[in-house]
Amino acid sequence: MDSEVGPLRAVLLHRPGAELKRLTPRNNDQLLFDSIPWVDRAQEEHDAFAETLVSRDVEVMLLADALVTALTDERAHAAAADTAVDRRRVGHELADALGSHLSGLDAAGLADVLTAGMTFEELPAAEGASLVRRMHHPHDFVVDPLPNLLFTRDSSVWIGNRVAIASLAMPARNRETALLDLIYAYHPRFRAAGRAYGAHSAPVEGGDVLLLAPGVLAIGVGERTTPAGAESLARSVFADGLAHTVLAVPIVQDRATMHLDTVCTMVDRDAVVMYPAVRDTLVAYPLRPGTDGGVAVSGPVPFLDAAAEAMGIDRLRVIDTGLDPVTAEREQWDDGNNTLAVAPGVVVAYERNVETNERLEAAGVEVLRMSGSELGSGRGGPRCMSCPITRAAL
Ligand SMILES: NC(=[NH2+])NCCC[C@H](N)C(=O)O
Repeated sequence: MDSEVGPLRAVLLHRPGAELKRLTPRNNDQLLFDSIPWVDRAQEEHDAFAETLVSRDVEVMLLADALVTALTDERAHAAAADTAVDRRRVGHELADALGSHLSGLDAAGLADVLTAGMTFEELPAAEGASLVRRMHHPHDFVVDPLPNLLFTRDSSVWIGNRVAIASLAMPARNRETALLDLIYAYHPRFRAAGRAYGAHSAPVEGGDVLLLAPGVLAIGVGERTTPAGAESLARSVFADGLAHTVLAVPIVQDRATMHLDTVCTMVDRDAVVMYPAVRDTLVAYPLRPGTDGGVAVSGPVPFLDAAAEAMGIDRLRVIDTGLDPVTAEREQWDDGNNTLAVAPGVVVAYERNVETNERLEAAGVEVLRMSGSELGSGRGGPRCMSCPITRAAL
């Protein structure tokens, strides 16, 4: 995998399920959803997304299936049960009982608990009657649900032939990486895959990582990825010879711009769709391999210039989100910039971003529209909802 736009061959998606049914008006903010999605419709939208990809010869791998396969390995099963027991939350009395309950589940049952979570009420009564259990509300979570698993882009990233496990910044998403870690370690398909990063390193989320061209990465630094995260991922890809330039790109620390891919994604070899409000102000700190495995930093310089130079092209074409500033702001919020390229000049985009999609088409980009009225309530578009595993070389 050395670009954002090479013909997509295989992708990891997560079909939303029971974990979305855990969202309530009381917990949705903390769980990073803006409203309460209608789950059946979200599934229909997601199925249509997957079908669009399949119709373009993309192999779709579903995270829940991959997790069950990984959990059939005893070591993965034991490790997974362990990651789900938070002693600080459930106390020592209940921790052992919960651990033994989870150990007794089959792979599919355990995968359900790991993704959809578990309430005190759902933990069989036979499993101990501790103070913690008696004082908690029956609907409180013993194991938290992971509704943001939907956004497979963020939890792991393929760079070259290696996979980087993200280090997620928000507590609501922290445990996602433990599941990805197990999938990559125990699923037979991935056993040989080398690692480029780990969940215990400084925060880096996949939505911030753009593979601008072979050997060139952009990493957004803002609400999620920290400066230390960008620097250590750069170190790691330099050490593995996966890149010669990494552009660290500061973005506003705000929910609307939580990741770099909320303001900019690649739609062709030399073109991006970009939020006009940041177009002229976005800068980059170019990073290059330094002496003794270090990272040399220069800049800041205008992002578009730095990107074109590193990519070895004259100019990066920019297609604006929306027409006027208000439409642009609305369509940016609704993930108009968050497109997924299935080939150079062919992208999947939310249908609701009418003006941005028209602009893309006017610029010669083929737009495969999908509905996302429910999926979008988690604030993520086609790019966020996909983790490309293989792309053909450009
Ligand atoms: N790559 C992205 N833009 N991902 C969007 C993630 C949305 C998710 N609700 C979160 O806040 O983490």
